[in-house]
Amino acid sequence: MYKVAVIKGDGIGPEVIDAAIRVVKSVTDKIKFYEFEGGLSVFKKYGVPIREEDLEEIRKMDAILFGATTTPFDVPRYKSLIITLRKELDLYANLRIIPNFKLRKEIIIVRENSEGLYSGEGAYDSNKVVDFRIITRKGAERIAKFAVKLAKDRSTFLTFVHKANILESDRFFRKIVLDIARKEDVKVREEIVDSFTIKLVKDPWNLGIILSENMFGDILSDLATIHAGSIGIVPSGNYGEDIALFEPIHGSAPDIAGKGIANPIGAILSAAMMLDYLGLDGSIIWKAVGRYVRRGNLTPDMEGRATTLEVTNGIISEIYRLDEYEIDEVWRDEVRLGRILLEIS
Ligand SMILES: O=C(O)CC[C@H](C(=O)O)[C@@H](O)C(=O)O
Ligand SMILES: [Mn+2]
Repeated sequence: MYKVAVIKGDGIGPEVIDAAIRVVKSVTDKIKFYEFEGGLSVFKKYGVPIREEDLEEIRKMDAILFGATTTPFDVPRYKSLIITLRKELDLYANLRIIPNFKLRKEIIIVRENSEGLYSGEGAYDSNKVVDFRIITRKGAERIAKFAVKLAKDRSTFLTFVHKANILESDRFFRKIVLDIARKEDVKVREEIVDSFTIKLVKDPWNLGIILSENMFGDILSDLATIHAGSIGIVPSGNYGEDIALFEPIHGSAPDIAGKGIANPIGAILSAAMMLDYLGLDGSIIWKAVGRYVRRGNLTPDMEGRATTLEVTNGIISEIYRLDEYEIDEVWRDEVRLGRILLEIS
């Protein structure tokens, strides 16, 4: 039995995680879920986004399923819950898969998840505030190895996106990435981040594995979602040495919370990535989602009129119908990616 910590969060987080858990339970009974509270409501009670005793319990779990939490700009000392979890659990690799189920293609972004401009270190006085953009040798080496392994397993290349023409930290990062890729005989295409945004918009389907620093990866992964039909269907895995956290890359969307129209697919596919990580088979869910997206009624963010419940039920029906399909109808990358993510874990 696998133990999975569930942090639903706020906004649409609880709605999409409930949907994801229903889908997981339709494909396996090998997971037991343990719910934990986190975010602003916990901060208001205890002065921290998540209690230390809960973090201790979470560290003993096999994986984490995370919904979404709202991070206000103006609450003194409040720190984002997801950033806190990434730091506390050292989840250094953020793998984001931007799928287009109609084209049967995907954009894969590896975002360094522990440092860069998200280092949280800096300096300030009443007239000047500095956020340090930190690249360490350890941080650069481990994310480069993660991305190079993914590229090698998929027989593809790396697109390393940086600003080394200006930033010393990216000059340092670049040398380490090129060195590790060379040792593994993986080709690297270099892109400077500003001009790369044009290519990501205009010609996104032959970019191999995209690797970038934390902040650049955050921005590029949202930009890439224009090719998925909605940010609402994009999953992610935050991998550390000891545990991994799976979450949709969308936010808490307070404007639609409680209306029953949130897109559950990002959370459902994040749960599929979690199954692969645990050594179960997430590809069943990828296949069912692909079939549903190609023919089903979708939520308003994808120009449909369906509710969260209708999309979830539709995907579960596709899962139960799956034995009608041969494996060769499956979008090849879905299956291989499932196995590869398994190897990463
Ligand atoms: O608002 C937050 O609490 C975190 C946002 C978070 C980020 O990495 O900046 C989100 O945008 C993401 O891409 O995971
Ligand atoms: Mn983001």
